[in-house]
Amino acid sequence: MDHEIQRKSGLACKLEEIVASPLVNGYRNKCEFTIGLSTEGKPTVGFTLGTFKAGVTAVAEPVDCPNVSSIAIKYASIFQEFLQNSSLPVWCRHKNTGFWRQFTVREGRRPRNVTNVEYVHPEIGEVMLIFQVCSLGHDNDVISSEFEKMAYAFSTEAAASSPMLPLTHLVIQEHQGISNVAPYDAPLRSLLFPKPDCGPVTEPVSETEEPRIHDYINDLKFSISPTAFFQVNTLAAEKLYSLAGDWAGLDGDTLLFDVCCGTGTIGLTLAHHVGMVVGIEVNASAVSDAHRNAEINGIKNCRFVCGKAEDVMGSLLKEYLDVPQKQGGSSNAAERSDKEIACSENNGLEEQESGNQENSSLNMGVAFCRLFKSVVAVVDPPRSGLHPTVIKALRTHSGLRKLVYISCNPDTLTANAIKLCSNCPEEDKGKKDNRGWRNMSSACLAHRRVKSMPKSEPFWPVKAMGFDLFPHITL
Ligand SMILES: C[S@@+](CC[C@H](N)C(=O)[O-])C[C@H]1O[C@@H](n2cnc3c(N)ncnc32)[C@H](O)[C@@H]1O
Repeated sequence: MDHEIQRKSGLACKLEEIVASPLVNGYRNKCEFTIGLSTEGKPTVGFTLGTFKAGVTAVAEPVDCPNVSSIAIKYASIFQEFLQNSSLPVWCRHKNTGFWRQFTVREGRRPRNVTNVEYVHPEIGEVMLIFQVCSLGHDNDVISSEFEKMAYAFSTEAAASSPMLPLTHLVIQEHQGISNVAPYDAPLRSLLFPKPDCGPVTEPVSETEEPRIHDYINDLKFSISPTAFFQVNTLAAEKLYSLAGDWAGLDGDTLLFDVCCGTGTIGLTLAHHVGMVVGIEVNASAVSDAHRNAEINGIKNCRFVCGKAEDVMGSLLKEYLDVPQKQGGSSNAAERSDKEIACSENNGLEEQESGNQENSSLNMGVAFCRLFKSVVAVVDPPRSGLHPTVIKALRTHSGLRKLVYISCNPDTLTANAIKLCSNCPEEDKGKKDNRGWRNMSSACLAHRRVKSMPKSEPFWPVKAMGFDLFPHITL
């Protein structure tokens, strides 16, 4: 009944107030700058002035970008000055040639209440600079000499800046593809550089030291490797994760699936509220960060699986939920109330464990199924949304009663929510005309595709909320 009323008012569920970002300016802990030529043909580090599709490749400096941190702006400017005298060319998107492609600044905060006033932003303790380059066709000796000069330039400029700029790692990412989006496993290597805060420039950072920075969420320490995803607005993310936990209705009898878990942030911040967390993530570096993060925070009830959610979700649900039934036991979860979906808008099985551990975690699956009275999934997919196979697995497994969907893309959220919540197979009967699908919105397509969903109880949308994780940005 309520559902009908909500439909008539145009909303599928209650829409709660938008949560503001604690920081509105300079909140980004990660900025990816494009490297290219300005409209005057000058090597520039900044943002493209339009889309490549529209034929625009000119890059402008990050002026009047209130979301970008002042540390990132300073480093972009240091790098731009270096590039203007570099003997290696900047990347040309028309010809797909050049050397310097992209520049990423990642910042990590100090623990709460620990600041160092000598630094430009006392709360920022670590900075990693990542240089995406394409070395194809360039002389190795020239490259080595440029890297050496560049490391020296960054180190001296960081030390000379007043107050000083933190500098923790310089990382080179080799990428030869056409777009600047490099695969997760694109080769990385650290550059030696003299540490700016060690006085005279003599002490290089060790080449064997793994490049990673650290940040804090709810007083947990997170170790982040160069390509791992970490929410760019740390303070807003902290609020988001707490809310996700509240909405998920967790307790010690809950088994929590953290789908698309990145470095384990959501599962680890909620681990003390649940019996066990199972995180799933495709980026192997992020999964090893998640293991490390569990360890450094002394959290023992988490398992992280490296794989595409579409490849592993179904088998993990079976592993944890089906075993007792096969053995004649009954799942309390199946006797629970209607399935629920709560939406927050923000914007083969490979286990990274030894064989023995894998066996023991399989056994744990058996043991835990009997203990867990509820099974909840928090999904936080990339902009493309959840793969249809994941939706099918979530929807068709009757043991999973509650879902919290965190999305950074309203279009794919809508399409996924339709598939998760719709009773469409009957409604769509008789509509055989598939012409014009190219012009359909993702929501219309989702309506059509629900037809292919095996018969299953749909989720029920309960409430939604907007989170301002990206102030100053319009979609
Ligand atoms: C929006 S991020 C969320 C990460 C994490 N929940 C957080 O808040 O830090 C999406 C994550 O999904 C991962 N991912 C992308 N495609 C995936 C897939 N097919 N299966 C599993 N993880 C995937 C990405 O590597 C990224 O870490």
